Order: sequence, then structure tokens, then C-alpha cells
Amino acid sequence: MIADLSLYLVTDPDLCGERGVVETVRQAVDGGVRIVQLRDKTATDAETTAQLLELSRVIDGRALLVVNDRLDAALAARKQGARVDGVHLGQGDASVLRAREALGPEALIGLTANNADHFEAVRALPPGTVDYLGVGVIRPTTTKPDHPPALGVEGFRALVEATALPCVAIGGVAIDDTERLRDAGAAGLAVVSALCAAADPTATAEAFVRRWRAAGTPRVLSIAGSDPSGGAGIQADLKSIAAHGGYGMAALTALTAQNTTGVSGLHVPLAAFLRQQLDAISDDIVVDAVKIGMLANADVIRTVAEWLDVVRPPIVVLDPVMVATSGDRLLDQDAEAALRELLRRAHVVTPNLEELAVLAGRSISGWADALAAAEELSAMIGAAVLVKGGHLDGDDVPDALVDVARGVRREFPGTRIRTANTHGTGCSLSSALATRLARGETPVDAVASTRSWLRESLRESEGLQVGRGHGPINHFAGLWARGGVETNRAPEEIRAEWWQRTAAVRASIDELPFIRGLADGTLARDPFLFYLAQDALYLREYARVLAEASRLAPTPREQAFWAHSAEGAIIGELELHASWLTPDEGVDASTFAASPAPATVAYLDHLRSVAFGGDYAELIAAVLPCFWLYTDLGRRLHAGEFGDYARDPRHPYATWLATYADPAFEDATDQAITLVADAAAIAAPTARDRMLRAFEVSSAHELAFFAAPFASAVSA
Ligand SMILES: Cc1ncc(COP(=O)(O)OP(=O)(O)O)c(N)n1
Ligand SMILES: Cc1ncsc1CCOP(=O)(O)O
Ligand SMILES: [Mg+2]
Repeated sequence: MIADLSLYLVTDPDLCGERGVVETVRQAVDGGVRIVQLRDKTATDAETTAQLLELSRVIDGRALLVVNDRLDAALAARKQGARVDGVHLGQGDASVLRAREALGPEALIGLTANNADHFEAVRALPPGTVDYLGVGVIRPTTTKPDHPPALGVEGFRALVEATALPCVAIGGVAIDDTERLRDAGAAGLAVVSALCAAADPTATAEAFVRRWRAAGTPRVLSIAGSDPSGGAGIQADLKSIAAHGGYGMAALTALTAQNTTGVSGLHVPLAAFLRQQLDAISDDIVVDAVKIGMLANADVIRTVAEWLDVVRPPIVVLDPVMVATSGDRLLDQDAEAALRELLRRAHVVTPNLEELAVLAGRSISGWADALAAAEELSAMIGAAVLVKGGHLDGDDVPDALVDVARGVRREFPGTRIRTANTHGTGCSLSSALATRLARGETPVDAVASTRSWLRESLRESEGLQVGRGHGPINHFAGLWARGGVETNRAPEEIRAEWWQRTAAVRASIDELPFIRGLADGTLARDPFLFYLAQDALYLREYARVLAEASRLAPTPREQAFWAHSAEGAIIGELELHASWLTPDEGVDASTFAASPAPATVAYLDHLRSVAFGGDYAELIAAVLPCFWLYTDLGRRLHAGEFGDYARDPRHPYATWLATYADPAFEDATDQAITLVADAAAIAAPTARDRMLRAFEVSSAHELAFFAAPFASAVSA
């Protein structure tokens, strides 16, 4: 088996301090360390053996365990039942040939190589003697005072280019080196102080792992059945993996004969052959994530479980295919029992409602039941459960990610996309999710971006015209629309780009006679009152749209924010009536009962149509210009950009203009921008485009709204 060396912890008893080596290792492995090297220069062989026994218990197969220098201690610990995977030897330590002979062909043997001569000597060794090289130091480090000269990243690159053996970079490695070292050919980062001296080794390891994953192309394996029509099974998985920027691999559990109208045949190869496929992959390729789909029988399931126990991939997403859409059970009792065992080896499971009911052992008659069942299942298996609401009745089809052990319970609201092209949706979703996780996204972000992509792929499925039944989704809708691999964008980048997109609208607003007159006080009373009456009409409906955003919001924080904003809009409307739209201000009853002007109707129609579409991200993009452009204008008016109205006691609109520069509203605007930019950052490209379109259309309506007092029959 090829070892996953991505994050390699070398221990140091001094740097681990009071926390101790064992506890540091436990925490670092919790955070994603894949290989641990016990390195203690002063311990006796007996002490090293005892430590290996303890570490082996704590690591419990979740990472590989090797020992520095002490071949005899490794052998002794193995004799006493410890799982010691191998040794790391330096140029002056025991011979790697002797280590191979003593530890056997399956052991992991690492060798230090710091210069061209070392690499030359490695080439002369019989193949299979050494499994990886430790190459460094990258930069000077006090952790090993007798270290060789520093190579730097480019020196490392030059050395490792010449070997096919995986090379880990060691010596002075910090988290900010991650991308450059991975690019230079490192198979992993070996660190001592960065983890041993970390205040929180779990969080630090997680941060390293995320950076490492984000810096490379994830190698994602689908273990599933074949659908020759290409919409489900491994064919769908491979498309999903590619659509999310992963390298896809597939081990076949079964061959089906099927198309978009149904399944007409099934052939299950021997489980031993599945194991052969799996071993062929893991002997040669580091598997960053596994997606597991259809498993035909108990033999197949147990084979997958045994392989997982050996390889321990860092991400396992299991789609427990066990109940057909018709409600028929697809697995016999023996297989169901084996599947329950397999669930414990998964990190995320993605059941539909029927499967969740069977696995949690309870009936599900609505979304509340589904959430309760997901909690129970998550607690039972110690993994996250992505419960999918697609099989609920009605237009609301939420999903939720529930992970009891890690305190996650996140709902993702959604409205049903009306299409018959749902073939392979579950397969596609789970493999996309595995790929997103393998790219270093947090589970919540990975679910959010996967859902955004899936909704896009469902929406764009009609154009494919595949089959007469339930056709496939369009896995590459985003890619084809963009002409490139979809990647997440930084929220700050989106914020800047979207603001830039409003530049022309802002410049035009600034030139409007209404704004100029408002600022210098020359604006006549009629257009002013016209504007206020339209504003009041607008705010009332805008509040309803904000309330819809609150209803669709995925988190309680966002839900509260939009609800609070809706309340603010209604209060604004009431205040307009109380302060300005009164007989005292010369407003007669007809102005009061003003009907919406064309600009108001058009703006509200746009907002309502986006709200009706039920897409939260698009909706919050549509409501944003009212926050952003208004705040910007208020800030600049207040700053005297259009003349110093605030200092002029005779200015007729001074009190009105003062309300523009309300700090609480500025703060709310900032929050709204952040929520929209965050949502856009993880949206699929076409979804992000739709958000931007909604935002730009609303911005144009803002301009028309400010222009309306002079465009409409105000003077009449
Ligand atoms: C992964 C890894 N690479 C290099 C070393 C250094 O080993 P060595 O050259 O034997 O020096 P000491 O660690 O024994 O001081 C390593 N330990 N691990
Ligand atoms: C064991 C070892 N071998 C070469 S450098 C080194 C120590 C690296 O420690 P750190 O990661 O703290 O720089
Ligand atoms: Mg050594």
C-alpha cells in the first residue's frame, strides 16, 4: 500500500511540554495527521518500546506509526502487540536493507536524503527497500541543531525531481510553505515544532490539512455500480468528481443494465475481484477521498469494509443505497446488517428519507422527524448525516447536515426544481461532496457548494435530451457556461468586483436633478414628496421580500438578520408617514393614497419575481443594492461631497438627509454585503452569475427610482 504522507508529525518530548507526547499525538491525529514518527533521542530502547505501545493504542489505526532510528524497539513493540508500521532511518543509522529484512515487505521504511549523493545512493538500492525519503532541511531550525545546510523550496524541488519515490519536506516547515512545497513535488509536510509546540494541535493540524488539500487536485475513488446510460453509478460519480476539480477513479461493485426508464439486469462480480481492484488503486495511488454507492450484497460490503480498515482514507462519503424510489428494499437482511457496520467507517452518510427511516429505525412523516432521525443516526455511527429532503411532499425541499459529535446542525432551505431529470441525483451529490471535502472545504461549505452546483445541474438538465424517462442532470452545466473548472472565489474579491459593477449606476445617480436638488436644497417640494410617497410604498413591499429572505435563510444568524431588516423597513415606512407624509407637510390625502409609479412597480416586480424563485442566494443579491447604494449615497452626502447641507440651517431637507447617514444602517449594510459575498463565493458559477444579474438589475432599478420624481408626472 502506498502511504499517505500528507501531514507527518515527528514528535519531540521537550516541545510537547506538559501536554506530553501521547496527548499531543492524539490531538494531532484527531486533526488529520496521517503519519506519526516517535522521535526521542534520550529514551532507552525499553522506554521507546513502551511509548510505541501506548501510541499504537491512541492512534488506533487512524494514522501510520513509525519510529525514528530504533529498529529494535520497533520489533520489540510489535512482539508485544503494538501496530508499528515501520522506521525512519538517517544516513548514519541502521541499514535500510537490514530494516527491510527485519520488518518485512509490508513495513514502511523511510530514509533521510539531503543531497545529490544521498539520492544517487538510493538509486543503487534494490527496488522496494525504501518507501519514502525525508528531504531537508527546508530552512534552518533549532529543533535539530545538527541539521544539514538548508535547501529552500527550490533546492528541495531540484533534488526530488530526480526520484520516483515520495519525498516529504522536513525542517523549518511552516503552514505558509504548504502551497509552494506541494507545488515543488512534496508528498507531504513533516513537522515537529509546528504541531508539538502548538497550543491546539487539532486545530493546527486541521489548518495544515485544509491548506494541503486546497493546494492540490484530490484523487477521489468511487466504489459503486455501473450505469451504462451514464446518469447514475460510477459514470455519474466520475462526471461529478471532474466537475468539482477532482481526479476520479472507480472500482466496480456491480454492473447494471439500465437506462432512464429502469433497470433490466444486474451482474455482480466476485467480491474478491472488487478487492483486487481496490488494492490495485491503493498500492499505487494515495486516495484522498472515497465515495461509496451501490453495494450489491453482504460479501461486497464486507470486502469494502476490510479494505477501508487497511487504507483508512481520510474522507469517506457513503450513500447508503438500500431503498428504491418505489420503496422496495434493495439489500437482503444480511447485507443490511453489514451495511450498518460499514456506516461506522464513514465520515458522512447521505441517506434519502426512506433510507434514513430504515437506518434510524423510526418512521418519518415530515421534516421534523427527518431531523430527529438524522440526530439519532449521527449519534449512533459517530459520523455526519446529510439528510436530503427531496422525497418530501410539496415545494419546500430542505437538506440538513447533522453531526452530533462535532456539534453541527445546519439546515439548507430550498424549493423544488421542477424537472423529471432526477436520475442519479443521489450518486452525483455524494461524489461531488466527497470531492469538495477533499479540496479542503469545511463540511458546511462543501454541502453548500455541492447543493448550489446540484441545483444548477438540475435546472440545466433539459438541454441534454437523454432518454425517454428520468433523464440525467447536467453535471457540467457550470463548466460549459464558464468554459473552465469551477472554483470558489474570495468574498473580498466579489465585494470589490460587484461594487465596481455599480460604478456607472452610481455616477448616474449622482448626476440626477433629484439628488443634486436634494443636496443643495433647491429641490421643489412636489418631487420630494413624490419620492417619499413612493419610498413608503416601496418599503412596505421590500419588507415582505426581506421577510422571505429570512424564511429561506440557512442559518439562524442570517434568519435573524433579514427579519430584523424587514422590521427596519416597516419602521422606516411608518416613520415616513408620521414625519413627512402628513397634512402638516402639505401632503394631501391623494398623495397619501399614491399608487406606485412605473419605476416603483418595476423594481418591486423584479424583487418579487426573484423571491418567488425561492433561491436564497439570488434573493439576497437582489435586495442588496437598496442597502449598499443608499448607504453610500448617504455617507457621501453627509461628508459634504455634494455641498455642505448639514451646516446650513435654512436647508429644507437637512433633517431628511441626516437619516441617510444612520450608523446602524451602515452596520446593517456591511452585514448584508458580507452575507451576499459569502454566498456568492461558494456558489456554482451559473448561480453566481444569476446572483450578479439580480444585483445589477436591482441597481438599475435604484437609479430609475431616484430618477422617477422627474420622470413621472410630478408636476401634474
Ligand atoms: C521524515 C523525516 N525526515 C528526516 C528525518 C531526519 O532523520 P535523521 O537524518 O536520521 O535525523 P534524526 O531525526 O535522527 O535526528 C526524520 N527524522 N524524519
Ligand atoms: C527531525 C528533523 N530532521 C531534519 S530537520 C528535523 C527537525 C524539524 O523540526 P521543525 O519542524 O521544528 O523545524
Ligand atoms: Mg536518525
